[in-house]
Amino acid sequence: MIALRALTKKFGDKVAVDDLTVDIPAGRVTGFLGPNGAGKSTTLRMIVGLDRPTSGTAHVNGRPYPALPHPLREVGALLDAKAVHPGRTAAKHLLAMARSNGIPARRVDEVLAAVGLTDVAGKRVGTFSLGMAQRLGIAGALLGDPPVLLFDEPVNGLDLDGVRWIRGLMRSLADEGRTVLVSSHLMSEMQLTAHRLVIIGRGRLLADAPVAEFIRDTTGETVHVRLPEPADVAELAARVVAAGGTVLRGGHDELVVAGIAVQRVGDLAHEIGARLHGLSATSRSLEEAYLELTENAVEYGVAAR
Ligand SMILES: Nc1ncnc2c1ncn2[C@@H]1O[C@H](COP(=O)(O)OP(=O)(O)OP(=O)(O)O)[C@@H](O)[C@H]1O
Repeated sequence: MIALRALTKKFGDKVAVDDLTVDIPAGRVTGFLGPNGAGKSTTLRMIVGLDRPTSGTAHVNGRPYPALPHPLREVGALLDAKAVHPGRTAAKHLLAMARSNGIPARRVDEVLAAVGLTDVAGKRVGTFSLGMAQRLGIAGALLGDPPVLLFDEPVNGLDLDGVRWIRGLMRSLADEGRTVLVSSHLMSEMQLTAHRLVIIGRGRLLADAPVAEFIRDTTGETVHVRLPEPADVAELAARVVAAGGTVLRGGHDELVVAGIAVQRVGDLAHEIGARLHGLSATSRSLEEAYLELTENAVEYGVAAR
């Protein structure tokens, strides 16, 4: 399990991670989502001791990373797949990692097989495609058989087979009871891979929920009603709430509601004798809900118009 408490990282005036408090549980794949520049990589780097928090703590199994006696046996991480000596072979690279952490050499062959790189074990890493480098990075993360695994954008550069393989691997690692934290900026990918979502924007926590709960609470049909009489807007809003719906937005001459069918809203309007100038239903996809949640937090987003 990973525990972040008021975790904060500043680079000069720039607040990259802002007072982040969240628990990443064992036995689950947690999708760590956020737009570019949200602070995902910085958070992962603090968890594995590559960046020092400005304040707050990041604990792995109850201890900060620098206090772990055999770090690779406790946390495996794929952070930057290309951060490998290009002149070394895949096997030599893993062997060096194993030696420095007291891990038996036979683990090298095991993890190479697990990621499908046995045939290229003797090839120089500099000749690897991005997809092969990702697999090698994953082999490195698995080397110490750790209970906690971090993956920063692991599907980068992988073809569809590779992406499917990653999804299966993440799930099976979590099924074995491990803590699996996977970062991505794609909701569509996390919807397929993760059990839980932690969403950040501009370094701040925006959502922390099981995927199914997030979908239930943020997607579905919304009903837009236009009424010329403000008194009718208020009356209809009260009727909608009484009927179990939720008022998302109320204005002078419009109402946006959720959790209630469009036909029912029409009937309620009829019951109070309201004149309608418009009644329509739209459904919001998970991707739209995610974009809406993070739109105010996009750092390099293109301004609309
Ligand atoms: N070493 C650094 N020095 C200065 N600013 C940094 C440094 N590392 C990250 N930042 C800034 O901190 C913010 C968060 O960056 P980070 O890489 O953690 O975001 P991210 O969510 O991983 O984004 P991406 O999806 O683009 O990788 C960004 O504004 C980035 O420019």
